[in-house]
Amino acid sequence: AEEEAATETIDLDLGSFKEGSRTDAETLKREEEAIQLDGLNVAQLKEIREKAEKFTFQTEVNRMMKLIINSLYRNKEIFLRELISNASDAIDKIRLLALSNSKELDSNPELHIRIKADKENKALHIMDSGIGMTHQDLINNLGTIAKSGTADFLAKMQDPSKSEGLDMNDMIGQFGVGFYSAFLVADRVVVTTKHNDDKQYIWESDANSFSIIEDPRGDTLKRGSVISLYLKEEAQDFLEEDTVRELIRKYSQFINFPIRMWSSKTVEEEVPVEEEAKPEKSEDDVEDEDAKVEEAEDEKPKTKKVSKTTWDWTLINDSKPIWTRKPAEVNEDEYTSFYKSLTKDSSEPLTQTHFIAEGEVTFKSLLYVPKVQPSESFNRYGTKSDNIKLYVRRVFITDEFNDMMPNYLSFIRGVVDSDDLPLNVSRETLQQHKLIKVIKKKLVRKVLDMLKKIDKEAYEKFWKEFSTNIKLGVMEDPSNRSRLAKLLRFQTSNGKGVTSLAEYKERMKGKQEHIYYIAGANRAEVEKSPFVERLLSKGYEVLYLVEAVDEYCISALPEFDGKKFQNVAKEGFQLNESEKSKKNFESLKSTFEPLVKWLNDVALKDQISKAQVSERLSNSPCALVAGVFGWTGNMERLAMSNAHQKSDDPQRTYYLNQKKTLEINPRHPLMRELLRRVEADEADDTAKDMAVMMFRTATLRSGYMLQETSQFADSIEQMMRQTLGVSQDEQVEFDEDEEDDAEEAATGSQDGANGDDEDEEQQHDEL
Ligand SMILES: Nc1ncnc2c1ncn2[C@@H]1O[C@H](COP(=O)(O)OP(=O)(O)OP(=O)(O)O)[C@@H](O)[C@H]1O
Repeated sequence: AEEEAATETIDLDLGSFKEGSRTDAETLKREEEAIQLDGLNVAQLKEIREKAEKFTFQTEVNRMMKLIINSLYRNKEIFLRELISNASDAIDKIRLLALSNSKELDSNPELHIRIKADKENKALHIMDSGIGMTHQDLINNLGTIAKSGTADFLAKMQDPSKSEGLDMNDMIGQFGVGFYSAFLVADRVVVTTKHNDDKQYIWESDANSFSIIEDPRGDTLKRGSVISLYLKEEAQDFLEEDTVRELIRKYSQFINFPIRMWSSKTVEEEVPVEEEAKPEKSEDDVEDEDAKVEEAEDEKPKTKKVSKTTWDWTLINDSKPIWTRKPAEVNEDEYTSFYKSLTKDSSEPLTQTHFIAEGEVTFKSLLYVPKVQPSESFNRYGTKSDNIKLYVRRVFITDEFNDMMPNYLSFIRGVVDSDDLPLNVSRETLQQHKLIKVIKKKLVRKVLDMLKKIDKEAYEKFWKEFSTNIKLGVMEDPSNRSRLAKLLRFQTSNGKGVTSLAEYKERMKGKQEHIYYIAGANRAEVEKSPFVERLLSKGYEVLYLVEAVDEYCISALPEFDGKKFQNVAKEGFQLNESEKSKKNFESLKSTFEPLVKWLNDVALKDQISKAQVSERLSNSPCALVAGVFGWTGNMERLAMSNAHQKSDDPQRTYYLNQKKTLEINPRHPLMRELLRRVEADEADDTAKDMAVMMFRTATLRSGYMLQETSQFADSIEQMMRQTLGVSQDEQVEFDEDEEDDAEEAATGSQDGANGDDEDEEQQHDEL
């Protein structure tokens, strides 16, 4: 029965705003009266003002108004979009309330927005039959900014160093300038409003302070609000019918309620000749008439055409929601305009998908990919936690179900509308509804489908903006992992651009079993890495993972289209080579066994987990390789730069202290020489020193951090002395002066107060 009741309400409700439906004369008249605020004579107005409660704006409001006025003065016209959007929100709210209590609508069943320019008083009125505002609402909503992050946003916008390079309009537009944009065009704003739970009030402000008073005329609105803008001298253009009409068409054509404008129409009407009032005739008229009489001597017309000007509320927008139309009947321009009005984004979308999903649940949806990602820091601002608007049977329900899209697709904007969801349940219950889960799942599939279909050129742009989102998706959404994998692009040793995994796979060598990749800070680094040397020289392709998230992303991907991934900086690497080279390798392994053993047991016992002969090196003498589950140099670098990870985090300490495998290149002359020396004398000190040196250079070359930097520098210095023929014992010379200075400083610090301070400072540093 509940379901039925809800449907009934809705039918009634939708019926009331069918296109062309007319407002009954009485409602029109009532609202007409309400907007004649200037009908109050000067004395009355003065009295009202004197009696009214005075308020000051919250500091943020003042700053916000200043910011809006200073940065948007070239785009004044957006005020109308903002006020119409507020009006539409207010109607959405009352309609939502009416779902659980249809009586809420009784006070004023008509759901619409109306706009009237009053040239005489230089005022523009925007009226809605929405929820209205109570006395408390007026104070809270039009005196403060509740939006979280406002203070941060304002500070950022007012700090030139932080706002440099940002598009002010886009920033403010997306943050939402809202109601206060009224002051772009008006020096006085009056809000008359009636909420079902309170009396009718008048709110008035000159942008410096505001006042509120109960409307002495009583309840003339029944329900809703009128925003009256008393226009500034330079904004008088907004009194022109054509200007206003164009603005509504430009910014508000997709508002889902009828927007009507008080406009004049001149019509030609046939009136009986007899009834025509006879004005005094000029000579010309007399001549004209003579001519006509000659023309139609026989049939003298009984009626005559006169032009008559009539005033009426004309419908400006087509309030049929765009997503309910057939996709084939909506053109690109309409999709773009709808996107702009939905998002307040000034550029067009990258692409969109419009579909009707059928099956377990039927719903219509229109989803967009924006051209650019709002910058990370900016994402924190604004209250809109979700970019998907949910409608049930064309009634707006919410855009605050935080999870209509998974996190990684939070950039998707759009609407979803289903007839299968219940209307008369709380949002919390609805959010838990099983069909919502089905819808969410389908939405993700549709988005991934849409992304797959983007053409190559546009996809490059998409990838530039949203690559991190897709990579996070691979990590966070196992059920769509393989779909997401198809969207990945990476740099590659095969040419300058990026490649998809499918393209890589196509180019794989006959016997190649793995997709090879290496991760690092940038292309130049990975290209030169010891790990790719041999692969590249043998003509294998290697993916270059140079973004922070890449290595994590690929680690989350067990395989692509049957091919496993191989990190070439980790253990487990094998080249699938011919029998001959395999044999060759085996013989090298046994030749180098003494060296490997010596490295393991003597020279690098404390530094490495093990040494082994390498298959992957070509030009470098040796390299450090991470265990299958260990950290590569790249992972280590990322972990160190991750501010969230504490330096004493046990997991981090564990990974950082994990010893790695040292791979040696059996073809490298340095290694051959080392082998020769070790075979001759296991206790050779120079060989030991050189082994440590090689370990340290390998650490660096393999992208790891060196723990013992000063010892490393010392040993390099020793080698420099050797090369230049300077004795290891020769001491550094000091000037006599310097020696004196040093002595003075030493004595000074022993007894002076300064010395104590210095000590303390040093201690602080250590802490
Ligand atoms: N015509 C109206 N009817 C009822 N309430 C309104 C109306 N206009 C504004 N309000 C109330 O005033 C509040 C502040 O409006 P404002 O436009 O500044 O911000 P917003 O609409 O919440 O945010 P945004 O403009 O970013 O969407 C609204 O949230 C709403 O509660």
